[in-house]
Amino acid sequence: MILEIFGERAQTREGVLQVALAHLTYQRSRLVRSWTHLERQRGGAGFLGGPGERQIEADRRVLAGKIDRLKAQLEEVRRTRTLQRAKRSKAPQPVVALVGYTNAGKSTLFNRLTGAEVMSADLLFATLDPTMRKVDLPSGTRVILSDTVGFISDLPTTLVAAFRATLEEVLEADVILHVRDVAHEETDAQRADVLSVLGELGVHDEDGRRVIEVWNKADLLPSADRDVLSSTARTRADDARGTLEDPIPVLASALTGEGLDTLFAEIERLLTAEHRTRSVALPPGEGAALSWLHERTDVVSAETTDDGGVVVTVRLGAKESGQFQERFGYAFATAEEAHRGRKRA
Ligand SMILES: Nc1nc2c(ncn2[C@@H]2O[C@H](COP(=O)(O)OP(=O)(O)OP(=O)(O)O)[C@@H](O)[C@H]2O)c(=O)[nH]1
Ligand SMILES: [Mg+2]
Repeated sequence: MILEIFGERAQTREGVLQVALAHLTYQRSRLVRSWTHLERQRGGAGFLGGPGERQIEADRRVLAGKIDRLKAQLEEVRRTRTLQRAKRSKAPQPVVALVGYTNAGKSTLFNRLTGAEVMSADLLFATLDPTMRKVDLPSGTRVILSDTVGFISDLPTTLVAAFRATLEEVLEADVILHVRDVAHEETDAQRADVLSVLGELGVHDEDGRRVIEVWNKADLLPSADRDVLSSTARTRADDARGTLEDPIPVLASALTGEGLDTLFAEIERLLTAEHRTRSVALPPGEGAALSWLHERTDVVSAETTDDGGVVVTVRLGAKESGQFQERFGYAFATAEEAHRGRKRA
């Protein structure tokens, strides 16, 4: 049933291929089961030769061939996408990714924040492929906002891989907006599911990404509940560390627009105040870039490389990182990547 929903709504080539692959893998698992069943009926006499078994064996080979071809196609699509992402990651803007349980209101919020018209509807998996747009925060900071596929509980194993592929954007986000339907009776269980899927995707707190929980659909809450949540959010926002486990809560409604000013302000605060340790490899003669870094960031180390360049490690916010990249054209990376880049250059 879930596969069928996916089949109907998949829009990109990758989405379509993934659905096809999941279907075939499922069929193959059923074949194996029916084969085992036949074996058992025949008292376990394991000789091949009955017409039924030969047929199953032939089916299995056809399926295996199809699966291999699909995998190769998927690999190709992914390679292209990785290339596209590599190009895009040169875009200097910080990335803000929306994640959350299916139907929580991610696309509605995305549309409201961007003025775009991504399909939002009261159905499961309205969104299947990530969508990205540039957005200027009221303060003028430009970010890239990414809408993503909704999570569900008990995701079939075959689909975990499909989800992972479509959610790779989340791994690169500077800020994650975890959108929750707080008017849903299972909102806490949904939150737990989302956190566990994020964990499976490799999104961990140590990476320095910052997390805001958007307590969405506030307009649906009875006013007493709403008052409680509103004051909880306000008190907690000041002390929250902004991690997955201890996110910054913002009570909002994507439908009425309530709370969105606060949301913008919190995003801005995280982008400016949160500092990550990043490195950049500069070739010889980039004195201006180097002094820019000294003036505006906290320089942790600067190591000269064999070719006379320098690998600078600094602590800085996503905003400064974007400004630097825009101005000088060099991208920040992990220290290891920066050193490797210098050697190859
Ligand atoms: N009352 C109310 N309804 C909302 C709010 N936000 C979203 N909705 C409704 O919730 C439904 C789901 O919204 P979507 O934005 O499609 O949800 P989504 O998280 O993108 O869902 P998937 O793409 O399936 O993961 C739609 O009917 C929206 O109109 C809100 O703040 N208040
Ligand atoms: Mg959506």
